[in-house]
Amino acid sequence: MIHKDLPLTDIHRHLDGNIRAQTILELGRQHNIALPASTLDTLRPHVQVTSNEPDLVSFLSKLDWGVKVLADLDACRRVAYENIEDAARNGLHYVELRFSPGYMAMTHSLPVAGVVEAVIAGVQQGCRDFPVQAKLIGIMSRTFGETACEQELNALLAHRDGITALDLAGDELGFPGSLFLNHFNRARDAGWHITVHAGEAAGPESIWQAIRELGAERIGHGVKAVEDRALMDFLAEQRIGIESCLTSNIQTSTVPTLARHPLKTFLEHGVLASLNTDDPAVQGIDIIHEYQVAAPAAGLSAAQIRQAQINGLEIAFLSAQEKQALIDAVKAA
Ligand SMILES: O=c1[nH]cnc2c1ncn2[C@@H]1O[C@H](CO)[C@@H](O)[C@H]1O
Ligand SMILES: [Zn+2]
Repeated sequence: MIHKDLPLTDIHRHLDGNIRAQTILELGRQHNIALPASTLDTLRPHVQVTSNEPDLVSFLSKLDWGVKVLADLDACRRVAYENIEDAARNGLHYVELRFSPGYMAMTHSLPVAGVVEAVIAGVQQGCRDFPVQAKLIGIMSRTFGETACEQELNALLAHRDGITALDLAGDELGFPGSLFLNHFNRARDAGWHITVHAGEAAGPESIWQAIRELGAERIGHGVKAVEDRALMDFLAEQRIGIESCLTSNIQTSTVPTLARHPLKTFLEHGVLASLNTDDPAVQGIDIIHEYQVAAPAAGLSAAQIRQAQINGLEIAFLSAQEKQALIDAVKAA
């Protein structure tokens, strides 16, 4: 259940993994892009997970049609705007949207910095039109290698004031964090926060690496931390946040069943773990489902779900004043 007296946040949500199937259809028509199907029902299996995928990389291919229809910067602005509309419709008070500008730019060779600018503009317009606050996290898609990530980073840095944090996502096994030391040094020099997808496909050493070498203050997924007692202690003591995405971890076969998901163990251990979606349109879920269906199925008690909701705001990339303002606004509503 969602506690209505507390702000509801989603701090791990890929904007480019959350493009409406209807929008894919419309953009495909508008730009004469041949899609694998021409109706919403027949398109759905191509753009949405219908049964669990064997591994992370197979899951990630489900995001591809969403970015293939981004034929111009206006399309990028549109999907960013719709993400804010959807977040508000889901009752979120605050959302951190992350996106990979190089991945969005790739199919139609869009200018990468132009994509960053368009996404910022779409989100800003959305926040004027709908009652939700948002911040943006730039992603480097590790799947395309160090040089492509450097170009993504350059494009993000060209609009550094519109970006709050840097993340690394994609194929964790094929492209370990050790390839990206320079990238993260530059991000920290820019004054950005750091969060890294780690311990999803790879083991606990990937989480240690993200914290010690990349400067991660939060970890995306971090599922494999549960295998390393010293790491669990370290996460709790250092207040390093975990962005859990329950359904995503089942669909990527990272965890076999919700009942065996480590989120409950994280919370019992005092780790600041939170509930989030990941790629809601691709997964066919929303934040309400994660609180009302997935979290109880993962064995969380009502008190633990409440704690996860509190943690989401606690570890958000917001100042103490901004967090308090959100708490006050929810209380006053
Ligand atoms: O669950 C995930 N784990 C790792 N990478 C992901 C996940 N979901 C999406 N992306 C990656 O994020 C970028 C788009 O924002 C793409 O690189 C996509 O593959
Ligand atoms: Zn993710």
